[in-house]
Amino acid sequence: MRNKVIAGNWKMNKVLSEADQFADSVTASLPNDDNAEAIVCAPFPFLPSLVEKAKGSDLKIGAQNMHFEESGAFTGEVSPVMLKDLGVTHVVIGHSERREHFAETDETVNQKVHAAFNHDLTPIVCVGETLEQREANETMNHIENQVQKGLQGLSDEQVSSTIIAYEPIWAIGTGRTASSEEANEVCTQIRNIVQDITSENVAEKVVIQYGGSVKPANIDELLSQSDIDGALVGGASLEPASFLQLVEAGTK
Ligand SMILES: O=C[C@H](O)COP(=O)(O)O
Repeated sequence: MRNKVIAGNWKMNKVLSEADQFADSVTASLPNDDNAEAIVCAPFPFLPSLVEKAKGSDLKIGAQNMHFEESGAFTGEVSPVMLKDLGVTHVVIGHSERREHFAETDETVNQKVHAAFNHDLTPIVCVGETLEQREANETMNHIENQVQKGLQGLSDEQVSSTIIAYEPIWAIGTGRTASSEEANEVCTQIRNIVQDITSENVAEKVVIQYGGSVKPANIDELLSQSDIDGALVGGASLEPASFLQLVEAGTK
């Protein structure tokens, strides 16, 4: 059975003192359950402090992006070497907001995924369709393209350790969640694509999250679906009580 993986994506929110308070509160109350994993993906300035505060607890700390090069003349960027050195374990790659506002492509996503594995970081690779694509019945083709290109050139072992987050863009921050059946249909398709490019064994292992207006009120139904193994959560991951309820749902 696959673990349930609940990852908070704080996006560009909080200041350091608020991040620290969150960590103090959450690390003290996380459910002690090996089947549910809790990750917080925070802005870069908070990472050293969060890693320190999470030590000795089950909370893992992730970044929301990184460059694919190890170092060099890339003003304003952060490298996988820097993240690994801090003790970060996960990194979100190819979030739709980065694809939209920062010109990320399937090619740069693929470079970043390789860089993550080269530095022993677990990538959370985001895929998802726009409303226009869904209405034009292009969802499955689009997702297939993103998954194939994003995972290109990885070994089977690397694919099985990748976390794939299906986030329909029209459901992000809108309060409009995909129905659990709609979400599961695409997650099943993602697992089938993984099977096509690797093997049934790898497809059975890969963790597929749903993201888009997930909250305590709807997570149980989403996690009860056959191919949804967790959630990538924005707004509802910002408050300790809400984040803890989401992680608790992963233990059921
Ligand atoms: O990465 C998280 C997603 O963009 C979902 O954000 P949201 O939960 O605020 O809709």
